[in-house]
Amino acid sequence: MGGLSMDQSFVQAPEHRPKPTVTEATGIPLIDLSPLTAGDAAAVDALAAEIGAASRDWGFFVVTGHGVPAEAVARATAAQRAFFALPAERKAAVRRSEAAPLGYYESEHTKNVRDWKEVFDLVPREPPPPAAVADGELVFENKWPEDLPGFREALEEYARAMEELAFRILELIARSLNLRPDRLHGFFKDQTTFIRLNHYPPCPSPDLALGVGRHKDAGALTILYQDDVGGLDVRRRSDGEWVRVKPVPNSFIINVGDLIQVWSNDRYESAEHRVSVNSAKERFSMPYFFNPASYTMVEPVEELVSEEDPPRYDAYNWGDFFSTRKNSNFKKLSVENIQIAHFKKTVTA
Ligand SMILES: O=C(O)CCC(=O)C(=O)O
Ligand SMILES: [Fe+2]
Repeated sequence: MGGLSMDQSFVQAPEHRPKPTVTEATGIPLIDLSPLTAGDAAAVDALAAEIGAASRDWGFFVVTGHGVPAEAVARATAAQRAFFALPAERKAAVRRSEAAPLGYYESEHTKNVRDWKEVFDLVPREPPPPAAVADGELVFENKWPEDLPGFREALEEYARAMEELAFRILELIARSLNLRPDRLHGFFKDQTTFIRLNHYPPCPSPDLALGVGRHKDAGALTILYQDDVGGLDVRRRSDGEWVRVKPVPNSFIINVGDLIQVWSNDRYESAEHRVSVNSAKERFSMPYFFNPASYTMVEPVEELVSEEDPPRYDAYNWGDFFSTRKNSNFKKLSVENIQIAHFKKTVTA
């Protein structure tokens, strides 16, 4: 199934293997966004406060009443299933390469261990192609599979719905930090957002492998669709325990990424998460990674720093960070991959 066969490259170190039973998370905030449509100012303030608390305490929350049409989600997930059901050679025809990193891939590594999954990456907005490709320059052109009717249209429709939702959540996050509602919008003018289709085939050794190894999402926000199988685990901040995020119909999981952690000067924290697999059922998920322009210099926003609360990070370039991280996902390297902790200022007492 899915063409993966279990070997040593998938085996997690003993301390990172999932326990046979993972506790189902209770207390992950479930937030109804429908007050946004009604537009009542007090209700929107209350919503922002709720999102602020969730971003601070969990870095993860689930939204309902989000306004994304159920038909758009249904068309996108049907397209996803149709793609992964294609024969291996048709998927290989749109395989990603080091220079052209979009499309199909079945050998991603997280922290140097291979993930039990296959993926398809696409960008909602293709940057203009470079006039001449310099050595080492990446080409972000979508690779659409041939003869898969409706695939491209379904994903383009889904991408538009996700962008609308992403800006709404970004605005609520800005409000929750007492910033101007559109304070963070400018970073997304030439965004590097991408959508990933994930397929986790049944795994013969779910006790040894993971669908995605433990990690934090590097971008601003992740909006994740998951099917009803379950497998996403979050490390609970209160006690460090891994807990399973229960699938909720017609919802999306919102994941605060590293960029919001830095912009907020650690008021909010991106949560560590991973994907467990199982031997009986395949699982599908679809994250939308909302990422800023590659030229963005990432640092705590000036309204959130002061003499008493100085910036906790040195500025870093998003494009450089992201391509370094991507490179480490592409193959097994012998070094630790790049993390925002590397830009954390050392506090001198
Ligand atoms: O499949 C999932 O539920 C989450 C996947 C994920 O964390 C990722 O692709 O970054
Ligand atoms: Fe993730």
